[in-house]
Amino acid sequence: MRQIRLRIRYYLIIILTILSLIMFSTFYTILHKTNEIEQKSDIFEKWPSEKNLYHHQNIEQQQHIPFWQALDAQNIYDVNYMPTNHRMKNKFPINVEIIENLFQLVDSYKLEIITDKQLNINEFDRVFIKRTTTVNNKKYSNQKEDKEIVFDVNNGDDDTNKKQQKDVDDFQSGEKPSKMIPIEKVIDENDKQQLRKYIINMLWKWKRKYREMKQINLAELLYEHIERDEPLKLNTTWFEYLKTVTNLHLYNTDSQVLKHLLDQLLNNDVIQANELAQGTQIKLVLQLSDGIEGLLKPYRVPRNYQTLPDHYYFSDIERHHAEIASFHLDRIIGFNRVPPLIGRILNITGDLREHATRFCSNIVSSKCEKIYNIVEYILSNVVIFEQYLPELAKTFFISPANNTCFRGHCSYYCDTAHAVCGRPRDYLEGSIQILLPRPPVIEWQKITHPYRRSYSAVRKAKWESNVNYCYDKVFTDDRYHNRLILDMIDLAVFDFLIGNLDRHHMMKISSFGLNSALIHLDNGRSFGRYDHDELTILTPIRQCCLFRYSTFQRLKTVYKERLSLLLYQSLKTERLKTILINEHLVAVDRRLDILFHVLNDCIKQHSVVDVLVDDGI
Ligand SMILES: Nc1ncnc2c1ncn2[C@@H]1O[C@H](COP(=O)(O)OP(=O)(O)OP(=O)(O)O)[C@@H](O)[C@H]1O
Ligand SMILES: [Mn+2]
Repeated sequence: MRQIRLRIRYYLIIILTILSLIMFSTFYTILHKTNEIEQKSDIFEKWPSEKNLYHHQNIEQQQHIPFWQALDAQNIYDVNYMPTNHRMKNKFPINVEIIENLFQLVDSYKLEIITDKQLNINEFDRVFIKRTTTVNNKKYSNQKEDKEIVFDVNNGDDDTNKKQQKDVDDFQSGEKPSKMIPIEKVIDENDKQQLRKYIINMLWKWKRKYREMKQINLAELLYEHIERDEPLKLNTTWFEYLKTVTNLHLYNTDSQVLKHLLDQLLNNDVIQANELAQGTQIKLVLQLSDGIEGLLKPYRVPRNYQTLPDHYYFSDIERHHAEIASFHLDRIIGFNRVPPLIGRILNITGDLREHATRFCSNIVSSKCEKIYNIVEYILSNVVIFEQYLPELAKTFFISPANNTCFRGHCSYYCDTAHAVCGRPRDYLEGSIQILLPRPPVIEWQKITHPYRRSYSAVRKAKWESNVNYCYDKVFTDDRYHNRLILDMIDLAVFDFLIGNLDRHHMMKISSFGLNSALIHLDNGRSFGRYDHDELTILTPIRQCCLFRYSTFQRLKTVYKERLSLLLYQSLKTERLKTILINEHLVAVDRRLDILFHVLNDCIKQHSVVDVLVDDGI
């Protein structure tokens, strides 16, 4: 008897310990998740010089609909009546003449003059090397300032040191490691000029090196792997598409291959629906027939929903229509760096619920379900198990309005109050993007964006207060002495046009080697405001004043043909209606004008040849 009592006590102690561990981890998780809710700061302060350019500060605030109300909107195109603010349209001192003069000025510089330009390499190297020295990790690992150097290399004034170190590793995974000693002396105008010439010179060298390089495509890289594991896939549209995914772009505009791929994303049956464990908001990986894998971002808010004034970019809800519009814009501009995607109407029950992943078999075993529930509860409360793949099937329910809903598992908006629901019943819109091959078969590189926002409501990022940030942190870092610097500028162009503040990382396929274009993944938080142009997105352009020549030419072409019109016509080919409301289309034109103004300022400050770089891309 005593022994039994002792045993009970023993078990009780074990159970209590487990319970307190669970409670502790739950508490820790809650704290961890809420630390972004901090006081508002002046993070969105404008540059003083822009005050004249922007008069819309005093424009009446639009009526903003809370997103939870937007989630409940029955009409998927309209939250409610949202007044169009006609007053702001003509408020911008955009000067068509300035833009036309800029075009003429650039035209007057014959491309031959630029390409024939010979820079005295030795002279720049000498000046440059005096100021900055490339050191290897080992040599400096024992020095006191080592920590600081790591900090500088990463450019991340954000997040924790641990995360920064991880990002440094991410960056270095595909390229040789390098570190720069921070410049101690205050940089003056002459230094800046030298540094600029040095960078331009490096980009010319880069061009010479890569001019003749043959493009590599994913089909080549994956052929052996697929032939060995899934030979049937070699005869699919998917494999044909992989032949067109090269180190330079993700698709060929107007090609039959792209058309077939988009058709398949639009029409193929769903075989399995799974949650993607990465990312902060709900997204599903759909296995479609013919071996296609697509990433589904579901409808969340109506087309005229605007990011709430009190919501930071990191709490903004992702929008499927923003993903769709971004792809079309990418195609029109000719970057071809957004993985192809379409908008599609799905049946929540038939396409998703019936194909959702289950841990326990369909012959419902109550024991299995019970064990699963306990395991799921424990895992979902332990932070280190972020990669744990949850069971989607269990999160479906029928709402009081009789619509089918699912909530999934993620850190933002994955609860019953913010569930994804049919509008009405089983009708669900979503964007489906081709899922590109991922590790371990294909290696990706995740680079912390040097102009990443602070992701805190109280802290500012370094680039916001340091006008020389580009010279200090980008120009002096040899990892940017190649196409990456101009790719980053291209990305700023793209993000400014779509209004995306959430570009925390830059992604590229490192299996392609160094001459690999950035891939513009994750545009769900763009097109959040049409009554506001976020000038800080242009900071890399304003501070670095470098611009890819071919991008300039492309933008000039779309400007002449009117970008909003091209976008409108392109979006009309989508199955879903009214992807962008007019206000967004107007905003895109306005932003292109502003971009040309900023470029004009750069060229005025430097010169055409010191700003526009023809790196052969
Ligand atoms: N089309 C794609 N092909 C391959 N991988 C993809 C694709 N789309 C997304 N991914 C992978 O999934 C991750 C998460 O996707 P995404 O960035 O769209 O989600 P998110 O919730 O916005 O993430 P975050 O909160 O980190 O911004 C990406 O970082 C990338 O690794
Ligand atoms: Mn994101």
